[in-house]
Amino acid sequence: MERMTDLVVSDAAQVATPTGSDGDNSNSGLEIIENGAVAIEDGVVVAVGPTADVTRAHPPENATESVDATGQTVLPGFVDPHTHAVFAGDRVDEFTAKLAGASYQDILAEGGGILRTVRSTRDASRDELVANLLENLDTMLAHGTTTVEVKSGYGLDVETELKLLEAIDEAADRHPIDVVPTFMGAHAVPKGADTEEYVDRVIEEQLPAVADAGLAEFCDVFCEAGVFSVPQSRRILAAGQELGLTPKIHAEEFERLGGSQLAADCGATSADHLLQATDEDIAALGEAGVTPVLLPGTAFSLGAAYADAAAFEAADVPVALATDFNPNCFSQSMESVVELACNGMRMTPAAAIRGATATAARAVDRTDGTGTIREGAPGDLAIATVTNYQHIPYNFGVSNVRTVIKNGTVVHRD
Ligand SMILES: N=CN[C@@H](CCC(=O)O)C(=O)O
Ligand SMILES: [Zn+2]
Repeated sequence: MERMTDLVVSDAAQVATPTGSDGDNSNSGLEIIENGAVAIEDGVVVAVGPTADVTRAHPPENATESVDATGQTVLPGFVDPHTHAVFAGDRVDEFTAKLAGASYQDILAEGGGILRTVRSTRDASRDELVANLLENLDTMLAHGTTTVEVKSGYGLDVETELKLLEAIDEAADRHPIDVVPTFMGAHAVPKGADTEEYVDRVIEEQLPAVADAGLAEFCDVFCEAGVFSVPQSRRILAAGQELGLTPKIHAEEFERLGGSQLAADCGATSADHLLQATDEDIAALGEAGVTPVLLPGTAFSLGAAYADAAAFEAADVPVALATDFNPNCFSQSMESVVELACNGMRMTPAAAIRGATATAARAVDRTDGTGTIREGAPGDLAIATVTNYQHIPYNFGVSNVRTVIKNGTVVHRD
């Protein structure tokens, strides 16, 4: 019997979706359906397959809305599992200084970098932060992102960390993108503070206030030489866990400190950056089921060597990809990340798209099919004006996504 469908996308040159079931950690690629279609009801995918089959059960003319995707490729909406997208101020001059030879750590040690964004963020009103974040979410959506993780961490005191998490909460309510909130009071040591004393403040003041407000799902730490040591990071993540916040960690970015092993020990959902990760680190993450998140935009912006994606592939540990959008890595686009993953880290287009969708969903504990197009998954789609998914990284530097669907509703159209 014909049913009334909310949305039918039909006649796509390709529907490309990661294979595998919930929790599947396999390194397999994408399933490609030529001349494909997707039907969505009540926000959820109810059919995916060849257009002839899907439209027989779900005729587009009977649907509330239909999208003719002739000549286009349908992907799951991108999942961006690592951003610092809520802040105030501008650091474009640091971009130019870095091109002239200044290092990220030198700028931070002189009170710039994160600490400079902390000053402007403390001065900003909550409304200003909400407006900034909504603008960034709009740009992400236009490039196909339908789920994003956003960290606090430019407050470094109770009042401002709560202001940031409230801003994330309000922006999430007002925007179609699903926003996953992370508390990151341990993003830097405030100027003039003693690190151990600051760790105590994160644990005794910030974490209880954040948990009380119920505004964060994850707790993240910048485990790095000159920032938070492994024992300090361990204390913070354990305290967060006690309060119901799941650990994430910035690990092995500039120096190999042991953040990967810590992530494995504490059952973190993800370990991110990993530019200096060794085979031992990769094995520890794989064995513990921690999802590695690679951030090629950060290496690109820093002029640093990329993470060794081939070593993760060789160890059969699938990687997620993220923008790391922040004032030091200023791109909101997961399309760009897929391009950099291929052209910079030499990942295949299939592995990069899987990393930006299904594996990225694992990096934020989304196990409801987010990042895939299959029956029962959220109806989140990014439709690109290319006839083959491989054209997305091949045709780098341009935006290929034209239509974005969130929970079965068209929320962006170019
Ligand atoms: N490394 C720490 N945090 C960010 C940078 C934040 C900033 O520079 O403002 C990152 O993940 O790259
Ligand atoms: Zn980060």
